[in-house]
Amino acid sequence: MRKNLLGHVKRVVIKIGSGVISDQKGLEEGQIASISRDVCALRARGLEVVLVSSGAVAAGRGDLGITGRPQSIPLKQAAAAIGQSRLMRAYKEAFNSQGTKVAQVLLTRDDLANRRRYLNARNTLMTLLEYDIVPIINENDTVVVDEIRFGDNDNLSAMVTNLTESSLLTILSDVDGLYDKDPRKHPDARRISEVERVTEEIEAMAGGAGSLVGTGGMFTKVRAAKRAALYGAGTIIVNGRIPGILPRLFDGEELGTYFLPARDRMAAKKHWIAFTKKPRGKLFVDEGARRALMENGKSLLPSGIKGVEGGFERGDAVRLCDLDGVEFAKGVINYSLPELLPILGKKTSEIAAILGYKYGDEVVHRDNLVLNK
Ligand SMILES: Nc1ncnc2c1ncn2[C@@H]1O[C@H](COP(=O)(O)OP(=O)(O)O)[C@@H](O)[C@H]1O
Ligand SMILES: N[C@@H](CCC(=O)OP(=O)(O)O)C(=O)O
Repeated sequence: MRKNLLGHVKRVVIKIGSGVISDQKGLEEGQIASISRDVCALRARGLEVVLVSSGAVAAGRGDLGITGRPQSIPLKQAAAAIGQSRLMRAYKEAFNSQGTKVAQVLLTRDDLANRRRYLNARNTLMTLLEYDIVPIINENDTVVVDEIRFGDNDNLSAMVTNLTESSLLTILSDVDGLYDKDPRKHPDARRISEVERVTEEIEAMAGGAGSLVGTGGMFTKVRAAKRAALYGAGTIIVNGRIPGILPRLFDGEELGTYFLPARDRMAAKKHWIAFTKKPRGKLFVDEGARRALMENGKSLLPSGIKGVEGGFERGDAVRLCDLDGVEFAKGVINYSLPELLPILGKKTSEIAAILGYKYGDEVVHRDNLVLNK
């Protein structure tokens, strides 16, 4: 069954958790060497591999005299600044010794939230793959502030799966997959081999980080799997501390937890609107407009908009809410706030007369609209 599922995969994103390549003392270079051997074995079978690796903070914090989690953002950023080059050097040595070249790509959420920069990042990654180089991606921890953070690399890896149009996300962690409860706390916990759909019940099983080096725990992995599924990619969570696990996985062994792709896949652009682009404001629409969007597949016209909140430019993402403030969709807006205010509630035939121009009848076009389900 697994063999069939993985047989069609041409490009895979592999996310490596801090707990897989580091311990209390810092980076474990032996682990990095072992994973790079596995990755080279997959490449030798013709797979294209994109890596998302954590571990910068764990690799650098020792120099600051820290053994647990850094207690402030500046300390975490300083640890990442020290550790990122150490992390990359370890990967470079491990891959180069097997004749494979690597490249470092550091991203913030802002880099992907802007469509032009998103496409730039995509071009860079595609070029690296074309030249047979393994991209190694991490969040650019040293410059991020809260508004531009991915927050955790599980989330980042789901976005990279969409960005690189990969059909599989493989998350390497320090645990054998998703269990029905945290196996560190409950010795009787049972591994779940396959998840058809991430329901609330599945989300409730997943707890927080299990070690002092991990960040999001199982919860952020399950959420990443949910996002990847909507884009049409499957996700596998396996134990990256077991040498040789990746080739075994691709041989079809039923290891870890496999999350199936959703049947009604979202196009890459809609996925980007739903999960990567950050909304800048809200539109409050009447019941007729809400129904036209939700039930009849229509675009949003100015006549149904009753109120706005926040400041936004043309091309920003906004949340669409009903008159009770309940959000039901997200979309990319064609008019900036100053342009929208005078045409609120007006007919489309009046737009050009009021503004002196128009970008189109739609305030949010159907093609740039994602409904919450
Ligand atoms: N239901 C669960 N199944 C498996 N692991 C879980 C579960 N709930 C919480 N965890 C914890 O999640 C940890 C993995 O996440 P994390 O520590 O963030 O590692 P990583 O560095 O790989 O991202 C496991 O070590 C485990 O203790
Ligand atoms: N960017 C951070 C990793 C953040 C993170 O999500 O860590 P993890 O939960 O181990 O995947 C670092 O390199 O230390």
